Order: sequence, then structure tokens, then C-alpha cells
Amino acid sequence: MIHVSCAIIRHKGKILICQRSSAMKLPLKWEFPGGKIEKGESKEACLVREIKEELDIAITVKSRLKEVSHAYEDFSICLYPFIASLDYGQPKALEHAQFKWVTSEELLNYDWAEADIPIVEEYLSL
Ligand SMILES: Nc1nc2c([nH]c(=O)n2[C@H]2C[C@H](O)[C@@H](COP(=O)(O)OP(=O)(O)OP(=O)(O)O)O2)c(=O)[nH]1
Repeated sequence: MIHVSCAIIRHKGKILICQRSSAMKLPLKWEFPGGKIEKGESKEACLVREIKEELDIAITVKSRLKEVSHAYEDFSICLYPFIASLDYGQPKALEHAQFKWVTSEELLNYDWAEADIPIVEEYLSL
């Protein structure tokens, strides 16, 4: 089981979503940016670190949504979603195929990693 933090980053009424690259696991699926929690690291610190590494932006972690456990064919994941705000920086797709700023209504138009679907649904129900 891998433990992964991910961020719903909100800015000016939009949400930042990222498409995994074709070289990654779950190729070309859309996800909320984030990554694996390292030993001894808090979920929130992991998120700030991963978002800086992947997108070169600084965020503030605000609140937490429900965690999601999901079994893919070849690995299982526990995904910890947080709502966050953008502090500074313009995102750059340093590891992803691309990113987009979308409205909440547009979230359902994307081909999400399966573990993210309950997160999208919870976010839309808030
Ligand atoms: N960052 C992120 N990862 C997600 C989400 N949903 C989801 O199933 N995942 C999966 C994809 C990856 O297997 C794992 C995140 O790890 P990572 O981003 O550090 O891993 P990676 O693909 O760079 O590396 P690896 O798993 O190939 O070793 O969690 C999500 O919303 N955000």
C-alpha cells in the first residue's frame, strides 16, 4: 500500500488539475497534484514539497477531505486529499504532460485516475 497526499489547489475560482505523463504509472490519467509521503513526513509537508517539485508553486494547505483507499490492478493506494490555496508562482508542468485550471463544473469532463473519482464527487458535494 502506498500513501499519497494530493491537493485541490484553488485560485481565482478555478482548480488546478494535472495530467500524468505517458511515461508514468496510470498514463495520461488526470489527478490532483501530489505524491508519496516519505518516512517521518507529515501529509501536509509532503504536499507542500511535492507541489513545489512538480509545479514550482507555493501553496498553503487549508482543509482535509476524506481519504480514499483504492486497489489498482498492480498496486494499492491510500490517497489523502487536501484543499489548498496558491500562495505564489505560475505552475509549470515539470513532471506532468499538462495542467489545466478548471471550474468545478468542468471536473467531471476529465478521465480521472480511479482513486480520484470519490474525491471529485466529495468536492462537488461540499
Ligand atoms: N499525485 C497523485 N497521485 C495519484 C493520484 N491518484 C492516484 O491514483 N495516484 C497514484 C499515482 C501514483 O502511482 C501514485 C503517486 O505517486 P507519485 O506521483 O509519487 O509516483 P510516480 O508516478 O511519480 O512514481 P511511481 O508510482 O511510478 O513510482 O499515486 C492523485 O490524485 N495524485
